[in-house]
Amino acid sequence: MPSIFSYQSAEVDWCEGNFEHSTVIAEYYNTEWAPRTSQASQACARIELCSQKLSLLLAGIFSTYFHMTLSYVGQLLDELSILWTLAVAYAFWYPRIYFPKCIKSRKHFFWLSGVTTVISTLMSFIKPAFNAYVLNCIAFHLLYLTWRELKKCNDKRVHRMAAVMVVWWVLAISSWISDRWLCGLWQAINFPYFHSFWHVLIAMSLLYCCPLVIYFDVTYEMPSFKPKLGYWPSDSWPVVVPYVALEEPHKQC
Ligand SMILES: CCCCCCCC/C=C\CCCCCCCC(=O)N[C@@H](CO)[C@H](O)/C=C/CCCCCCCCCCCCC
Ligand SMILES: [Ca+2]
Ligand SMILES: [Zn+2]
Repeated sequence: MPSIFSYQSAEVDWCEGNFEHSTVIAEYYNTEWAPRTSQASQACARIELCSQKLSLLLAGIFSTYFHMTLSYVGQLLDELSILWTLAVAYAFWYPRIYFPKCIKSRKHFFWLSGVTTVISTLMSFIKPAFNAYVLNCIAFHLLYLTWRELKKCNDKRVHRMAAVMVVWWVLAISSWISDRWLCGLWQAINFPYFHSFWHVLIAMSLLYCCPLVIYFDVTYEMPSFKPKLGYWPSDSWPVVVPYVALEEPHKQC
């Protein structure tokens, strides 16, 4: 019986051919691009930002290990690190106004997120190949929340950043699905690399998602600050890094 650590013991195998470019790396291009996800993270100035940065870093490392080995353990680590990254984001930044009625404080919501994530972690061993679909569905909830927030917001910069985030995400999820479902077609034309595109495109989407999450959080939790979305080095450059800046309104006296 093969060990859960052995090469190709995972339940899924992505479209890219295995061991075509190296004898130790199963999927060369997917392994190459997997760590890019971690680069979407932000400055580590507060405990919540540090934990998010750490969990994204782990997601990048485990994803690299998964594509390198295609092992069962690699697959589970990859999926569980995404689950816990999402859990950290929800626990810290889920707006209070959307809390279920029975939850009275952020501390209670923390517990709810923790218990739900522990149960989901245990359930994820049942059918690991199914987990990735469930994780992708969480993005639909993030889209719904974004839409609810945009309805209340008149700032054109926020609408623009959300639109760009959604475009990157649509491209990302299309690449992920086409690698999963249309592999025969991509192999026939000798271009089985759509999963590696997913890694880059989801990182781009997260790059726009992070400032937006902080923007909405500051609006709710630090009302004395006025958050402003911007692009480095300048709005008009073709290649930019989105950011959020906090301005404290001048006190009257
Ligand atoms: C201030 C910062 C707030 C940030 C909040 C964002 C929280 C992001 C949480 C997790 C993102 C991790 C996604 C990285 C995935 C990398 C690993 C990977 O690609 N694994 C694949 C196999 O290699 C696996 O098949 C993928 C499974 C599905 C993952 C689904 C992730 C959903 C992430 C949602 C991103 C939101 C972007 C905006 C959507 C509107
Ligand atoms: Ca493969
Ligand atoms: Zn991957």
